[in-house]
Amino acid sequence: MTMRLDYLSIFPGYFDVLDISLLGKAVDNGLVEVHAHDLRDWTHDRHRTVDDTPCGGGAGMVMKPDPWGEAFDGIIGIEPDPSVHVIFPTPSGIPFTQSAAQELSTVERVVFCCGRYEGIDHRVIDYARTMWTVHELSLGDYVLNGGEVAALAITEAVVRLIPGFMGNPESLAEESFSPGQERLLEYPLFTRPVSWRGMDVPEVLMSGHHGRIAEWRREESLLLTRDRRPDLTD
Ligand SMILES: N#Cc1c(-c2ccc3ccn(Cc4ccc(CN5CCCCC5)cc4)c3c2)n[nH]c1N
Repeated sequence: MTMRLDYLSIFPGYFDVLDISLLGKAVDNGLVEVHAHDLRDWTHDRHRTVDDTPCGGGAGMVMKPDPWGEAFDGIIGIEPDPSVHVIFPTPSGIPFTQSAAQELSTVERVVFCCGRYEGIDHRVIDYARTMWTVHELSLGDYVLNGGEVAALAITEAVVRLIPGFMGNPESLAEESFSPGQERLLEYPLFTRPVSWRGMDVPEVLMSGHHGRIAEWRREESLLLTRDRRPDLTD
């Protein structure tokens, strides 16, 4: 299966980065195909206007619905198709989680709608919901200037789960937040040299005793999780 990823944005250049690293390899291997689109290509005025003042007043500008609607018609089509998943990154979205990434990794087509300014006219989202499967997602409780960075983060979390993408799929199963895994933070990692600037790799990791190593790693994960993410231990 090839996953098709479309990105709608006034800064399509953000997505040039998808041509490099592992994601570039996934494109070369035909696992994913990436299409970035400039929303301004669906404007008709000299200034290629995509925003206007908010109805009801308030700070900043709101993205006009017209360019989005015409872009949807051109990129996705005018017939409803629930198999198309349209993602609106937004500060008011549902927190994006590993389980959401897992679900999205099985989808054949994802369209990211990257807003800017104060956001997108809500009718765009309402329209999309009549046509496709819509996800309003947030990366976390901090404020970005637009949806592009969130789209990139969601893309990486999803694509790495596509079967055949990662060299050793076993490593995926071990990761914290993976399905079936206890919700624990990962233990500290070490590699050679054994001694570095007066600091040594913990002896147990050099013992070759797999049972003790597993026990040490679990204990370290429990301590770290209790300290940094007590919410995961509920
Ligand atoms: N994913 C994700 C995000 C985003 C994100 C995603 C998409 C867009 C599109 C535009 N912006 C900028 C922006 C910033 C602040 C506000 C807040 N409101 C402003 C108006 C009055 C009420 C409050 C809105 C829009 C975006 C931010 N931020 N943080 C995440 N985890």
